[in-house]
This record gives sequence, C-alpha cells and structure tokens, in this order.
Amino acid sequence: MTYGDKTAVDGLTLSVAEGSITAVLGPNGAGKTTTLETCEGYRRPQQGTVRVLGLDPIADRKQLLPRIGVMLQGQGAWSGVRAMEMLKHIARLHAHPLDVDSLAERLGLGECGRTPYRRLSGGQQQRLGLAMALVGRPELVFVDEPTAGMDPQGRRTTWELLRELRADGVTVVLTTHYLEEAEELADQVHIIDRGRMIASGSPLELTRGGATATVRLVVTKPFPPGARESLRAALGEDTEVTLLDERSMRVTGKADPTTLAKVSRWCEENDVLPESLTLGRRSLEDVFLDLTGGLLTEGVEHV
Ligand SMILES: Nc1ncnc2c1ncn2[C@@H]1O[C@H](COP(=O)(O)OP(=O)(O)OP(=O)(O)O)[C@@H](O)[C@H]1O
Repeated sequence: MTYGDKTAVDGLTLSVAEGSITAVLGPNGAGKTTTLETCEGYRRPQQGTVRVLGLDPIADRKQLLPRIGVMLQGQGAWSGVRAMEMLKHIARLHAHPLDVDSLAERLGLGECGRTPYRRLSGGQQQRLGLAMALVGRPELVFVDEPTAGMDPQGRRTTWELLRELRADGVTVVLTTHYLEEAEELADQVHIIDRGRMIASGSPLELTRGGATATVRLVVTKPFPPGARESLRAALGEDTEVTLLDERSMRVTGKADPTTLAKVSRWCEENDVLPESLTLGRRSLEDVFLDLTGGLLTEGVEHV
C-alpha cells in the first residue's frame, strides 16, 4: 500500500488463527492502521490479497460486515450524539445485538450515557468505541489501539473483556503501542516496522532465547548524573547498560552472580538504594529494541 510515493505497507504477509488474540505491534507510522483498514475493507489493496473469514473485504462487503466489529482510531461517532444514543443506534443496525445496558455498564459508560460525544473524555470515547465494535456480537473484531488514553482501570477492564471474547471463540486483532498489552493479551504477536514484518511469534517464542539475559535495576530516587557510564565501567566490556527512565536501568549481558554482585556494589559505592534488582528473561520491549534499534514511541508507557 502506498500513499503517493510513500510506501506504507510493503509485502506484508500474516494470518490470524480463529479464536485467538493477535497483536500487531510497531512504532508510529509502521503501517498498522493501513493494514487493518485494508482488512476492514476501507482500503482496496493496491497489490496482494486479503481474505477475512474467507471473504474479500471489498467484493463481499455485504456478507462480511455483519460478522465483524471494528473499533477505529477516530471512533466514528457524531460530535453531538449522546453516548448511549450512539450505542443504541449501532445496536439497532445488527440482527442479534448484545444487551446495550449491560455492555455499557461493563465498560463503565453508565455514568456518561447522556453526555454528548464531544464532551466525553478520551478514555470514555475509547470505551464507547469498543462497545460499538462489540455490540453486534462479531465473530472477528479489529481494534485499533483499544486502550490508548485509558486509565489503568479502563485498560484492565478492556483486557478482561477481550480475553472473555476469546474464550467465547471470538477472534481479536488489535494494534497497540503498549508492549505490555501485547505481552499480556496476545497469543500471536506480529512486529512491523516501515511496512514490513520484522518478527512474528507468541510472546514466549519472541522473548525466549537471545544470547543474553537482562538485569533490571530500579532505584528509590533518580540516578546521579553519569550513572549509566559509571555502572557500565564497573561491569566491564561485555555489558550493555540502558537508562530506561530516571529511576530504572537495564543491564544486558552475562546474568551470573558476579554481575549481580557488581551491580549491588556499584549501588553501595554510589549511595543508590535499589528498590528492586531483578534478573529476567528478555521482555518484548528488549526484543523490539533489538529488532528496530529504536523506541516504540516517544515515552513507552507501562501499566
Ligand atoms: N491518508 C494518508 N495519506 C498519506 N500518507 C498516509 C496516510 N495514512 C497513512 N499514511 C502514511 O503511511 C505510513 C503508515 O501509516 P499508518 O497510519 O498505517 O501507521 P501506524 O503504524 O498505524 O501508525 P500509528 O501508530 O502512528 O497510528 C505513515 O508513514 C503515514 O504517514
């Protein structure tokens, strides 16, 4: 898929198993939304083939639409419509909708049901968007960044709901910037960058292996200036030290008792009190950084 001379999606091949949660992960502009919109039938593929539930999203649109749910990044509600009016309207377009009141209650929309769309908070708009995608009991839902802008409570509720959908046999395809979201939820993760697939697998497959292990050091107050360089010097050549934020660092290298002892000695010498020192498998974030050599977004968020 190209926009003018800009290539947005470049020979991407992926398939999604029925009844699973698949996360499409990538930095801004990677081509996630374009990929989803092509599957949803909003964009005609310029090359290649898309089949959704065995149907062509454009030629078979009429058959496909009642069977899929779509949560857009821009949500697609009128600015003046009240939240519950919008949800009821969408419900009436479906043959066997879910009970609107209990869905709204579940998604915490009860209190803002009479609020016009434009006055809903970003997180409430997200929740309404998700409700609109689910109310028709779809077999397959596409959710574009379902929890962007949601508070931690909203994010947990959404995760629970998506897991319940999977348990009911619904297939979920989501895009996300949140590595933790992909790690928590997805059976299958596809990491894309500049329109190309750079890695695919279950979170476990993607994080397993790798020649190195990681140690995470979280401290009680911000690190002193030059801390990264000084820790690196204390650990020696084969170790990579990354400052994750002002109070946490990741040490990648040989994970043995000597490394841990050196880290804790460095803390003592630098008057830094560790809050936690954990030895772990690589996180999806580590995999992502290795593959793309860059951050997923400015300010990767953790829940
Ligand atoms: N309508 C458009 N016209 C021109 N270029 C576009 C259009 N939509 C997307 N692009 C470009 O195509 C590329 C892929 O965009 P896309 O929105 O698919 O990425 P994304 O991975 O969903 O990004 P984000 O995480 O920021 O939502 C980007 O470089 C973007 O600037």
